[in-house]
Amino acid sequence: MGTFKIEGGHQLSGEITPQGAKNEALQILCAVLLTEEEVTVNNIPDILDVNKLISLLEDLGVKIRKKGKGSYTFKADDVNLDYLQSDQFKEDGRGLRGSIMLVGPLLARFGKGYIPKPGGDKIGRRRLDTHFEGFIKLGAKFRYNKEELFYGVEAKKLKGTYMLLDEASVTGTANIVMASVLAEGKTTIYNAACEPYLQQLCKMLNRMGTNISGIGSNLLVIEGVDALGGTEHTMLPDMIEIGSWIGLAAMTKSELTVKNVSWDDLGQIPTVFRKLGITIERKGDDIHIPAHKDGYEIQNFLDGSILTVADAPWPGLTPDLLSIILVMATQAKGEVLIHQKMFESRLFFVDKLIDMGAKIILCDPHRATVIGHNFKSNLKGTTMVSPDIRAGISLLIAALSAKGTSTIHNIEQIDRGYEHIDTRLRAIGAKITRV
Ligand SMILES: CC(=O)N[C@H]1[C@@H](OP(=O)(O)OP(=O)(O)OC[C@H]2O[C@@H](n3ccc(=O)[nH]c3=O)[C@H](O)[C@@H]2O)O[C@H](CO)[C@@H](O)[C@@H]1O
Ligand SMILES: C=C(OP(=O)(O)O)C(=O)O
Repeated sequence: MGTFKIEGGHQLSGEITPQGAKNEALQILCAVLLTEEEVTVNNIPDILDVNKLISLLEDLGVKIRKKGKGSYTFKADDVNLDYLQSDQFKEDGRGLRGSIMLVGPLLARFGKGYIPKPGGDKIGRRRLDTHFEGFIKLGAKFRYNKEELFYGVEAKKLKGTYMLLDEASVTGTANIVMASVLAEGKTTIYNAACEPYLQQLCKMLNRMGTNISGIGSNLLVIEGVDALGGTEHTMLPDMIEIGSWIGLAAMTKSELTVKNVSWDDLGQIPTVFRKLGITIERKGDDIHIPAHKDGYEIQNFLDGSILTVADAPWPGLTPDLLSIILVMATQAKGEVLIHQKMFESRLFFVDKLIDMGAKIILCDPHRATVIGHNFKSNLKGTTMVSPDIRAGISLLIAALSAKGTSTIHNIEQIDRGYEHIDTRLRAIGAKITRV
């Protein structure tokens, strides 16, 4: 179990270039299985989850060549399907959440897809019904081995159809889209998720030869084709990482510039931070956050009631930023209710923030009220364990702003989605070491 030691209370300054998007990368890398031709992918983040998926693809027989930093070619012209039944796959496949999206492309191209119950954050129930109900609608037979927690779908040929998803699942939609591109005829998916990750995936699939319309909406229409060709794809910057840098700048009263953020793909994110009182300046495609020397003040709703920040499927606010917004609110002037609607165990980390001196009431597993200190009282350094990726980065931000030294254990949770975070933080003046 890795550990960070952090000396808090230092102002940071400088420029940060965001990594490529983790959740997009997990979709795109699975999509390389849809063609026997070469696919080039750029701006791949060097993070644990993505590296695990690359190694799974390698074990599946995909030929992988590194071209440069974050740039790889993939050629899935000789896929080893026997690997899917191996004990090694049952072990490695559960190592990350994104591996679930291997199933759709494998089912579409080879008529069978298997996966052990995937890992990812322990942030509440993470059901897979949407994925498998979609595959079944396309004509696949489903089986589940309860002892081994091993899922399987098989079909000679998938057939396009209409489906109304039970929820707008991000990885579920990606999986079903990837299955339907090689299905016979037209597939219509209503209540589809439409995060930029999915928009990017659909654009890539169109470049590979399919015809998907409705990209960016919750109604996707996919015209299946017999075979897909190669392409080149470049990942968007990671919007969750961008939000994390904004939170860090505010909490440490630092002036930071986040480079090349792809503003038009950030949706509500800048608006929500502004409601929390953060000054966010657009400079070309960069975000500039000035040092908040006099703090930041949370706005109320128009009728004077307390602001609520809640997650929702895109174009609502992504749930992955709520922990970061929550930690930032602990030093704001004013109050906010954080409502994490999607996951039921993602707010328990507030106990640690309360230990550090933050004023938070955990109302129930989904809601926490934060009463900001307005920098009149510092958080105090402590020892903590990172429970999940976003709680981990939030505790790290708290530690960097706190008085004294903090220790964070289980930092693999942070490394899962943040590229060389300690090195990049040191480059802007943070006192952090990996021990
Ligand atoms: C690898 C990856 O891409 N992971 C992301 C993906 O996970 P993932 O695709 O696993 O998450 P889903 O979109 O399937 O669902 C997330 C949770 O929200 C609930 N739900 C979902 C849709 C809905 O309309 N109502 C609802 O309540 C689900 O029951 C589930 O508990 O999307 C999540 C939701 O943005 C993000 O937190 C994860 O970072
Ligand atoms: C929950 C997350 O990731 P995963 O779905 O991979 O667990 C996240 O990125 O915040």
